[in-house]
Amino acid sequence: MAPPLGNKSDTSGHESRHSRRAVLAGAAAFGALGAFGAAGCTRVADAAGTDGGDLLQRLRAQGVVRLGIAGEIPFGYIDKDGHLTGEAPELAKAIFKRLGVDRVQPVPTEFGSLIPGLNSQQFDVVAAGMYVNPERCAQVIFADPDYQMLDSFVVRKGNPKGLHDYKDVVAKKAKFATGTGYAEIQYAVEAGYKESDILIVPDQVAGLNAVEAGRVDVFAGTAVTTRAVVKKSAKAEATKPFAPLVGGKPHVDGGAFAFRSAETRLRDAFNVELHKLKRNGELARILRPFGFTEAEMTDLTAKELCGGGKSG
Ligand SMILES: CC1=N[C@H](C(=O)O)[C@@H](O)CN1
Repeated sequence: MAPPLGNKSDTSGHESRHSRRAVLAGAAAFGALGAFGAAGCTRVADAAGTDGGDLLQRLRAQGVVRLGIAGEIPFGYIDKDGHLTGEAPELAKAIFKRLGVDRVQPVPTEFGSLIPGLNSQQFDVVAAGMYVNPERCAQVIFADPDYQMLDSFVVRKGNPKGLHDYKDVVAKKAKFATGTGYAEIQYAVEAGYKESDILIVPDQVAGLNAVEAGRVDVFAGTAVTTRAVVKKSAKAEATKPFAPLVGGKPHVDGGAFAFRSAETRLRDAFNVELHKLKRNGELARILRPFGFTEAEMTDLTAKELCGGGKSG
């Protein structure tokens, strides 16, 4: 898989030690990046930040849907030739075409800025493989998951500290990093890691850099993200995938497209097409080139993963 533009991420000045601050900072930082995506927009929504329920009609008329992506291989990224690709954009292309919207336009931002960017109209949908969880379901609505996933760590070659899950990270007092806005922040905190001690980096490449340079012992991400990012590293490896504990129980995540809370009609129309692609095997065919296997195909629903939150 080709590397994305910006693959040589320089972490200097972008790392932060506090996750929630980093998420808020991400929202503020979004402005500059968001301007890129908003450039092609012909109309913004009303003051309430909704589209009165006819967003799909508007997208059909425009012929283009703006996708929020986070430069994360293999989920959603710009390849070395400048083309948008990844499991979520490729799936978006297939589904939106079936919905009568022929083109997709990427709006790159940091992962932690995806929900703020969606809710401030910088793009129409989050196409970044975002995990569905109750905290996020209180802010956006999700389609049903298009894949399921375990976590894994980027560690130095040979895994010198013997880090295989979040419990090990706490027990061995390892220096821990993950990405801005990542679900992995909460998994480490649930295992007993102090939130203010987490090194928050902009993305997986910055995480790899931090491990290689010895600033941290471990960077946590999805199993496919860590596997992809270590491919070009002589100094780091990815650990065996594992299920993080949520509420004390091993948890399998499901990743999905996110929509603004008012856009239930668009989300529902998207779900109808998604389920057709699941049934006819097309979904597996679209995701396979990005490293997704039968083991990542899923029947999980947004409703069950939203738990106590709104599922839309
Ligand atoms: C695709 C993805 N999922 C996780 C999340 O949703 O928080 C993070 O690991 C960031 N990337």
